[in-house]
Amino acid sequence: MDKQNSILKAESLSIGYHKAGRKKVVAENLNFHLEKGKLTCLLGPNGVGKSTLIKTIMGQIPAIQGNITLLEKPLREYSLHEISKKISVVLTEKVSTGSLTVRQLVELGRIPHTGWLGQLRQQDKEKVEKAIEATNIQYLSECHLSELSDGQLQKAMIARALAQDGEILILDEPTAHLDLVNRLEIMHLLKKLAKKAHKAILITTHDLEVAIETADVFWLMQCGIPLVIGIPEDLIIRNQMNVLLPGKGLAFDALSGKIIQKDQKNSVNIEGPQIPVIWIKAALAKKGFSKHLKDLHILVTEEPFAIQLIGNQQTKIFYSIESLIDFLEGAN
Ligand SMILES: Nc1ncnc2c1ncn2[C@@H]1O[C@H](COP(=O)(O)OP(=O)(O)OP(=O)(O)O)[C@@H](O)[C@H]1O
Repeated sequence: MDKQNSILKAESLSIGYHKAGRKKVVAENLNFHLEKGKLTCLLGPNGVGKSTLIKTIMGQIPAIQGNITLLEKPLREYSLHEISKKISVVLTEKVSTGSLTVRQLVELGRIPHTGWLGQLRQQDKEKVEKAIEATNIQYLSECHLSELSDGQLQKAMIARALAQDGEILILDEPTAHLDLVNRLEIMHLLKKLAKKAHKAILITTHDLEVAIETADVFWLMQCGIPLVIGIPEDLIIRNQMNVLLPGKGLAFDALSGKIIQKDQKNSVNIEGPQIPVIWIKAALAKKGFSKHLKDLHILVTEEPFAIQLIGNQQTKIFYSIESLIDFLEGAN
């Protein structure tokens, strides 16, 4: 942790709701720092409390216990208006103002600085232009929001948050509803903004694979345990990604970076070049063969590509994974 870049800090934080005079604690004893220049991904199962944590950081709901400090000052001493100058937020709800142009949406980001009826000053206009530029949506600036694809709209929402010019950007599931290319593009954009604009960016996501590829820091949230915090690669080699998957018959496979069924952990003996070995294992696991092939040995060669299935009595050769699978299905 780089203390110089730490902008928001929580100690022994309990979060939750007050209802009819009673406390509902969603998560407790949370300790974390949010750092400028880094893309931090908060991951955890549905209902574990990610949105509740975000609402608490935004000052929308009070902490049940413990402290949050923003720029060394307790969060509770800030007004919501002051917080909105420091923390910009993009939530998952779709904007209902489809008649606005992209530029008008981005200009709304300046409201904490100008007020609802406030005229944009030159410096506000410059921030709006910079935000549009940083998100590469100049070509969309005069389009109406109703004309945008989900990926373009998400970029416009990020531009609005950037124009708000807070030091912290929080996005709730920014890649939900997007295809793989757009998910990667949005995450790489956020990573670039964290670094170039020196923002502390915190996102919630269920998109583990894309998050592994792009995040600087993971916060893994699971019921009843402290937040697990670290760079994704450290958490993977320490086997800590599995805190996301307790007792569901699922496990994180460090070799492929994917979640697999525990009983599909490959015991099949496959030798050969790394890439075909990984994908033959994946195909066998998907078909549920892994357990039944303990007595077999598979040897893979390249150029020409061939899979040799070496049994006790005989060896068979296949020239595609599909033909190997077809044979095994027929033999079962
Ligand atoms: N306004 C509220 N009042 C009382 N309880 C709430 C309120 N909002 C959410 N909860 C409860 O708090 C718990 C955590 O919900 P939260 O929405 O923070 O989870 P989450 O991790 O964001 O889930 P998801 O991944 O599905 O978005 C849940 O049990 C939920 O029912």
